[in-house]
Amino acid sequence: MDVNNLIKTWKDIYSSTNINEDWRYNFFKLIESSSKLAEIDQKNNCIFVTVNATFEKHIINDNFYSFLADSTKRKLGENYKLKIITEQEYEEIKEIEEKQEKIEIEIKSDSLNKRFTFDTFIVSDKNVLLYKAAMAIALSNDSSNLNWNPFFLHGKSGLGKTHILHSIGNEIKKNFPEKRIKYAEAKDFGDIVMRAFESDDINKNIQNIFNEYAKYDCLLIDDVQFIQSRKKTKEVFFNIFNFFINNNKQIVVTSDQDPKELKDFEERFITRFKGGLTVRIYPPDQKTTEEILKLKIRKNEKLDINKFTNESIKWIANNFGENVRFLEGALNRLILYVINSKNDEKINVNFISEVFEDLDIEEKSSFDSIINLVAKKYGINQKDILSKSRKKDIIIARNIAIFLTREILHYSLNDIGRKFNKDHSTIMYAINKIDKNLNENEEFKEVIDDLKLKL
Ligand SMILES: Nc1ncnc2c1ncn2[C@@H]1O[C@H](COP(=O)(O)OP(=O)(O)OP(=O)(O)O)[C@@H](O)[C@H]1O
Repeated sequence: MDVNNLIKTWKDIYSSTNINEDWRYNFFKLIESSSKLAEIDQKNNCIFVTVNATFEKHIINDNFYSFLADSTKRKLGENYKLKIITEQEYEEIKEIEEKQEKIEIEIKSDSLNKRFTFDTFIVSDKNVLLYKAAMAIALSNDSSNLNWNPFFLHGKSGLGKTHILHSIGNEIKKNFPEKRIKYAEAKDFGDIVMRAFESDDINKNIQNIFNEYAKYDCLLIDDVQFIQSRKKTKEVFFNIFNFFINNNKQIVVTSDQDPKELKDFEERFITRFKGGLTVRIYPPDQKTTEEILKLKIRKNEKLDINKFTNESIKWIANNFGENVRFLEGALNRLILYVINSKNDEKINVNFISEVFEDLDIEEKSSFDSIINLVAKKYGINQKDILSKSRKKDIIIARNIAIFLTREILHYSLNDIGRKFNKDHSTIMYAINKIDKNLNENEEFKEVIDDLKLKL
């Protein structure tokens, strides 16, 4: 419900109370100056009215609560409850709800990214074995058949380890829908363990984590190097890892280094990591990079592969090919220029070199332009979007900015987290929230479409 409707509903409620004539003047004065309807919670049949100060809350609750509660029931239905609290209390309630929702999202979701599949991975000659092994693991119904457990994949950043990990998960899901798969970034796993150790009942919560993971048939752990210096996390991980191996459940692990170079993992980890199949992922060669680039161009509705000259493809592959993430970043920047170019303009080397004339400035401006646009739209400060403020309108604007950063710039969840100074699950929560709103609210969808057009 938008702000105007909330204002109107609250006015309808307090105007139709059966309040005594002697009190009416003071009642209206107080209610109109201090209270506002913050939310109609249809799921829990409850409305939240907030006031700024605690004394206002007491005066209203002590003197007028029953009148307002009766009027609320008349207006919204017999089962509706009224809660009059301070704005700060309301924010605290929402924060707790948000945390609970985040845990539920994390537990329920397999976290697989459908975008990453084997058929969108271009295989260079040097990565053929890796690709075949990953595919064989995904197609095998029983991990003991292959004995490649764990499958340990290592290589430099941005070369496709995460892509392969999700591809394995998506392929298993396609062929064996009954299997339960879990993708987790090691760092996030570490955060969950840390929260359990900070809780009141450590043993119970650690056991819960173990039980939750033990339910899965296949576990995909990304960037394991991030937990090598986290003692408690490693202990919990060790138990889960052993459980998977001992029960012939497939586990796949990625890292930016070969197991033997992971110095902060004790020997017992290294021997276990190397107990299955260890494969390195290599950077794409020039030909593969060009193929990856062409695939990404074809998949992007704003780009037309026919407008690209061979030389421009080579130019981009040459300059950004050492890391596929750089290549994707380059394409994102290119899109900004292409949508502003003439329809029939060829994307040749001249065009391209102009686009990449001043790399750093351009990268900054595209993220900044999202923050700037959203701040303007919601009439708030750009600084607020990147702040820790829990004010409702700022949270909405921040969630939209996070969503647009993902949609427009295609940043990974971790990269967005770094930009907004938030953890991975908060970013996932924000994106889910906006996605849900987009599906449920046509008006909201128009607002987002309009913002996208302006970017
Ligand atoms: N061979 C490839 N074919 C198609 N896309 C690729 C290929 N290699 C990488 N990519 C794409 O590059 C991007 C970065 O890849 P990915 O996130 O899998 O890298 P990574 O090795 O896991 O990096 P990091 O260690 O930083 O997590 C992804 O969007 C992925 O789809």
